[in-house]
Amino acid sequence: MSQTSDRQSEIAVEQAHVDVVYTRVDEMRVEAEAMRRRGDQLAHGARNEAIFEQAAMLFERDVMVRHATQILRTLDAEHEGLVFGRLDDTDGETMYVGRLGIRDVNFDNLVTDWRAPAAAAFYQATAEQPMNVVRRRVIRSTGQSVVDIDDDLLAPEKRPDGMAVVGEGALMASLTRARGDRMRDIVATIQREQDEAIRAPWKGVTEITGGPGTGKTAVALHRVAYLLYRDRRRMGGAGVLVIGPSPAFTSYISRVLPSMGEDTVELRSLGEVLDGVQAAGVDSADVTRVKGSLRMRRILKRVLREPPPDAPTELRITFKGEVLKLDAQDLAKVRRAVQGLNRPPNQSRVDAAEALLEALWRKADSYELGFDRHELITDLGERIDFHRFVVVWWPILTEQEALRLLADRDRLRRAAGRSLSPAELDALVASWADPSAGPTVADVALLDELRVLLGPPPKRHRRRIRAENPNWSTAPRRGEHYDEYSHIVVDEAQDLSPMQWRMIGRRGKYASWTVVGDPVQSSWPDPAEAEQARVSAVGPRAQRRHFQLRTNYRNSAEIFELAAQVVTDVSTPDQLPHAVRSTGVKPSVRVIDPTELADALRFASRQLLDEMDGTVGVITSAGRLASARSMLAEVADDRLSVVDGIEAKGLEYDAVVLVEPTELVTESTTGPRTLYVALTRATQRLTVLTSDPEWP
Ligand SMILES: Nc1ncnc2c1ncn2[C@@H]1O[C@H](COP(=O)(O)OP(=O)(O)OP(=O)(O)O)[C@@H](O)[C@H]1O
Repeated sequence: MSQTSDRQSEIAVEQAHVDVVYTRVDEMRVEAEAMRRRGDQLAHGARNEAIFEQAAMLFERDVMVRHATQILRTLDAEHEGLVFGRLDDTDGETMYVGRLGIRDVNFDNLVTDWRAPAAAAFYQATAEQPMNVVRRRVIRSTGQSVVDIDDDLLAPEKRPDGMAVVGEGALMASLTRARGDRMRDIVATIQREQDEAIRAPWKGVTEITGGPGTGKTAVALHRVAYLLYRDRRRMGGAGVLVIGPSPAFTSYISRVLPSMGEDTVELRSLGEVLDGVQAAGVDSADVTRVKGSLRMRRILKRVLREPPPDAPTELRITFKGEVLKLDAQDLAKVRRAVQGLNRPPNQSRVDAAEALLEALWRKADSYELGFDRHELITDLGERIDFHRFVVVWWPILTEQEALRLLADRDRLRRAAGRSLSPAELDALVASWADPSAGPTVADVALLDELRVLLGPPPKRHRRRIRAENPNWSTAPRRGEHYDEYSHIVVDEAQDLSPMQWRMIGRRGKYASWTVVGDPVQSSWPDPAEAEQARVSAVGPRAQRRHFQLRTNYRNSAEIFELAAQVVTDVSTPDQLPHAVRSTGVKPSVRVIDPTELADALRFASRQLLDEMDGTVGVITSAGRLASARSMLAEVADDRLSVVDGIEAKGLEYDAVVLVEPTELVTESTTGPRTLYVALTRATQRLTVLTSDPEWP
């Protein structure tokens, strides 16, 4: 038989099984809907009111409705391409693998969930270690229709007569397909080295490293789906948090987990980790570096020890016709004494009031006026003028208000001592000069540190805080339970500053971790300091396991060859992955006159949009981003995005236009690493526009 007719008849075989599965799914949907209706009737039927009083009944109703709703939701989410794999083993048995486990009415398996132990062979069997598998088949569908199949023959010597083997390889077919604006799941083509990381035990810290495009993000997300499936009670209870570098990144990966039926996982970018704050703006590399360093911890602590800017320097109050006075020195002494109690300032106002009253009593006593201590303290403590004084002298601060204190150069200099150079001081103050600008991503870790240093404000102050921060209620919220996630995934972990590790560490006191990154792509200049912060964030004694991914599935070999050249001095050979796919098209490096950049950029972008089906990314230095955007304003196309080298982290496009690559190196504090990130974003085509005739 020819390959084509083989393929058609094998597609027909698989379609027949897929039809049986969808018929069963329809039955399950009808059953689940009936179950939900029964549950609802239990809740609303007037006749059942009396029975319904019983707690057991209530419980049963809740379980019924929740269970039915969950089944329906999962069936809807997993509808497309539900069955994607088939294994034929040496005993002649067949197993179908899919997004869900489905059994027929006799409880026989129609499809095995990809996360079940039995399905592991689908990903782990190789020609060297076939694990009893003769043929592995990937089934590609659109809706409920099988459109293609791809086979791997793993044990040719065991192939029975008549077993067809068709296709050119599902992985290659998947890698060459045009990308959309969102990442897709890879359940059908997970590779063995990836599968090992996905199925690693949940405990402790699982570290996944690998070069660009090795599937680290994809693996981390599939690992979350796997852990939730295997141990939903442990993982789902307190929740799973996935942290990525930017909102563009979290939006890019946002469909992967829901497409696997998991819609309870929180995705947050680094600027959104703190409840009530949504920051996306970034500081210059120099400022980011200072704000992220551990020096800031001490500086923030010391800033809070100083009196607030408009704190009165004298307390004057009359008692029985006598004026009692605490001068600046007395007040400083009282402040130090309260701080000596080591309670967070927002929780110490009562201590401050008591210490002031005590100081006033001592003053009166030293004048030998013969007052009664109890009477003096009670009387003054109830006086409105005393309360007014306390409110301004010891204000309850939000973390935003506390951060604003740092914009005062003198205050910051006093708090910093010698830990900041004059240039660093100026740069920090300038970054906070515009109070309406809102926090940057690096500020969020400082705000979180301040939140902890300040302590929670007393309840009655929270209403004021909410009124003054309208975003408070719209941003994602987790309430008080910061430290209760069951599992935290940190993506692009190589870029986290020590202060960001502290912020995330607070949320994972009892969590297990998946930490994903590539040191060669790092934009953080002090890896040793960050490593130390990371170890204390995840717990120094946590069990650790490490997986290194070595195959680059994103870039064509031609593109990666160029990218690898720029990091030869800052990487070791084993840190650079192997790109498996060749397109035969080399990157196009065009030397241009700077005055012609706008035309060259429009031309290159239009050309790639015309020639490619998928997405086109234009990547520039941060300094050139705004001008590149305006140059491209007339090339309106949904498939085109313009980002800088840092924003490009973790993203991917079918084609990339890289503008003035040397600017990405000079702008970055980590030299060529940001350029390496930019050069490794394209799957198919790369055009570089440079005014440097020597580049690369
Ligand atoms: N087994 C696979 N099957 C199909 N596609 C895959 C596979 N592994 C990775 N990919 C694809 O390769 C691309 C790169 O994956 P991913 O973004 O997870 O890599 P990464 O290691 O996180 O890259 P970077 O470090 O550059 O951010 C994605 O489009 C992903 O879907």
